[in-house]
Amino acid sequence: MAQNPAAHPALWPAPHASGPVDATVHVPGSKSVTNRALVLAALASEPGWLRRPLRSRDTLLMAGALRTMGVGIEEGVGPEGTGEAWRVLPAGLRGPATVDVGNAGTVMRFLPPVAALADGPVRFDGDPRSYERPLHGVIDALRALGARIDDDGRGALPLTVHGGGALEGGTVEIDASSSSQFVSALLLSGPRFNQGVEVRHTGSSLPSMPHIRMTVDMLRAVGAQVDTPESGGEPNVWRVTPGALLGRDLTIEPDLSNAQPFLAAALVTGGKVLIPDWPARTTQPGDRLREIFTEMGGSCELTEYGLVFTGSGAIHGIDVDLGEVGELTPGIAAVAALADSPSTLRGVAHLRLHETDRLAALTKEINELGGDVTETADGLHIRPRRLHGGVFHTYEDHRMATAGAIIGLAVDGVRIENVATTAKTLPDFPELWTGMLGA
Ligand SMILES: O=C(O)C1=C[C@@H](OP(=O)(O)O)[C@@H](O)[C@H](O)C1
Ligand SMILES: C=C(OP(=O)(O)O)C(=O)O
Repeated sequence: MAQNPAAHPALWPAPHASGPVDATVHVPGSKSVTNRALVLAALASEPGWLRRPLRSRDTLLMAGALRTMGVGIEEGVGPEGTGEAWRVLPAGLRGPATVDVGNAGTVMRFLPPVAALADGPVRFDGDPRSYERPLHGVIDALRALGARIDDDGRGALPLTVHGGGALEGGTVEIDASSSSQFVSALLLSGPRFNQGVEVRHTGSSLPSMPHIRMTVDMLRAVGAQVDTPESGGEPNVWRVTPGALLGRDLTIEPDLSNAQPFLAAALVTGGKVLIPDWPARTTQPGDRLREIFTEMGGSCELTEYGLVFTGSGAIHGIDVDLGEVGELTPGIAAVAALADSPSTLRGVAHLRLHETDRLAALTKEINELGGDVTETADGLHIRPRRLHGGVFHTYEDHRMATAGAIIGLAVDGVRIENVATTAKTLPDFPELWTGMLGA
């Protein structure tokens, strides 16, 4: 939660909605899908295409890191013009290289296993917050699978992976209760390990299961053989067979978690928002918003044009376990603070180690606007109260910024500190938001 207020003097006046919104919002590509697609394309045995990739801080860091290890990622021309696509040209992975992970969980967790396959040392460093985010599951597992890693013994960044050009792989036990990304990281590179990989999760809980399903689905789509608990395997065990990966031509789905603030705008203002290209079937956790925001007072329809979400004018509180969809918590908390009854958000203790301590940050910032939020052991209890304007701090967390913008729709005088932090996954957020309100 540490921050230097002087570092971000700019305050963005969050626009107040003068009436119900009625807008179509084209949401850019999914961060989670783009960064998995980049890794899988880089590990493939032939070139591939990513169409409509997300271009944000997290995905540009991923692309930059793969390039420094020798992968070709070129701007391609697609049906919508230059810059619409990335052409990925896999190459022999090599060091020495230095990877800046920023504060991207996907980069800091998915790439050390890739670096273990490189020929030469790969140094990983990032934002100060990246030093605090859990990485022990990846580091310990890679060592057990045969990698040599130098770190300072805390199980965190910064570190150097001394890639040996190949990794033996095999069976490994990890505790992924602090991040599902440990499991995804090992599975994504698993087909390229000599023996593949068998990941056995031993912890008491496992967050963000849809993100693990996304990893498995995307691996299978490029030809990997993956056994999972759902396909008849043991609970909490995933197995990836060694083998070559295909180069694919993949169009990236819109980021449904980044659609959240726009759906919330329809809910909060009693308006209507259309999100084009909402997938009919997806592993993205944001798809759960259809159910969650319906319970909170809206209604939705998946049409041939996309998802149409309509607010009723009423906003209800909710009692919900968000363990599977933790990244939706800040936006749900913001809506809950404006509801007509209390809410309890459960199952998200691991959010304390996300971009910031999200439970502490949401509690502090909503309460400073006059709210009544308390932290529980694994979530938040939110009793709606009449809120007033003020500064909403973001702690370099993109989802804090969008949560503050949601509150600003209904509360006059909310000013967001460092709205530019939305660049982590949605650089166009301020323009999309004002465009939605002006439409
Ligand atoms: O694999 C992914 O793309 C993600 C997994 C989740 O991480 P945790 O399991 O660490 O919460 C999620 O919160 C994050 O935004 C993206
Ligand atoms: C937790 C998140 O990101 P990361 O990929 O950095 O873990 C998030 O986007 O909400």
